[in-house]
Amino acid sequence: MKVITLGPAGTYSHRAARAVVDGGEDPDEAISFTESVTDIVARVADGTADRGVVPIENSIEGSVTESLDALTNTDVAVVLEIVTPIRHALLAQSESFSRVASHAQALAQCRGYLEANHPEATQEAVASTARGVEVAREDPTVAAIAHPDTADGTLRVLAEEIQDRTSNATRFLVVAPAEERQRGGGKTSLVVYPKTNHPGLLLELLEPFADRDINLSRIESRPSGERLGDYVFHVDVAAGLYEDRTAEAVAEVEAIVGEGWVRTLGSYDTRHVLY
Ligand SMILES: O=C(O)C(=O)Cc1ccccc1
Repeated sequence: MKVITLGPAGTYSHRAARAVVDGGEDPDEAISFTESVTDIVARVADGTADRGVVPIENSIEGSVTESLDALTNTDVAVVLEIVTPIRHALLAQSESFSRVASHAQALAQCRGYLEANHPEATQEAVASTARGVEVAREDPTVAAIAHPDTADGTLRVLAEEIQDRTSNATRFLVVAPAEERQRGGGKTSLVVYPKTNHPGLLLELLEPFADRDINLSRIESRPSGERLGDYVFHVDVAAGLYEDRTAEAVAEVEAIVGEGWVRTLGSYDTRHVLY
């Protein structure tokens, strides 16, 4: 199984991706990297990889919007959700650094810590936490925020558990080719583009689920890119497509959107991974 995720090696996504590799396989052989989540989804869609692992949502910072948009624009399936706690460390060659480089989400998750402890340091968003580690390894004026295991002979852990809340969890989605879309699983994800707007539209789109006692676990709107105020909705429900009620609710939503579209990403289960 070829798995692609956010690199370079050592990212939180990489740690989540290890949970996807088959027991008999060497994770180092199976996992490859790219530095954009859009590219991860594209590589699964074009068959370069069998699975892609992308961060989708964090309990402190919210959505990884680039991942949501990639799922809107590319025809893939979601086959598993991985939920994992995130513990950030500050790593540098020494205490004397003037810049902190990390993934934008990691910088945001540690905003309070950085303001309180390193107010003079400038912040630089890079492609991933592990990219920040590579920058810090080359440049003594740079510190990185990343998993503490990315420390080595060059980089020291200066502080641990620096996220602003102790419960910092991230959801990752495992994407697969569209043909592998599943009906089994406890959750289902849809992307809905109504392409129209009138009073009560959102209510109408959600009623098919409420009417069947299906719990909505998440709704997120993203700009459609067509015009200001026009949205795509990412809807997650706590029910599988194998259940008649879910299939019926989705069919009803499809009928409501008329001119728009519904992308059914599929049903899947959740795996909690500690690392
Ligand atoms: O940059 C990484 O390590 C990622 O996998 C993205 C990310 C960043 C911060 C928290 C969770 C995931």
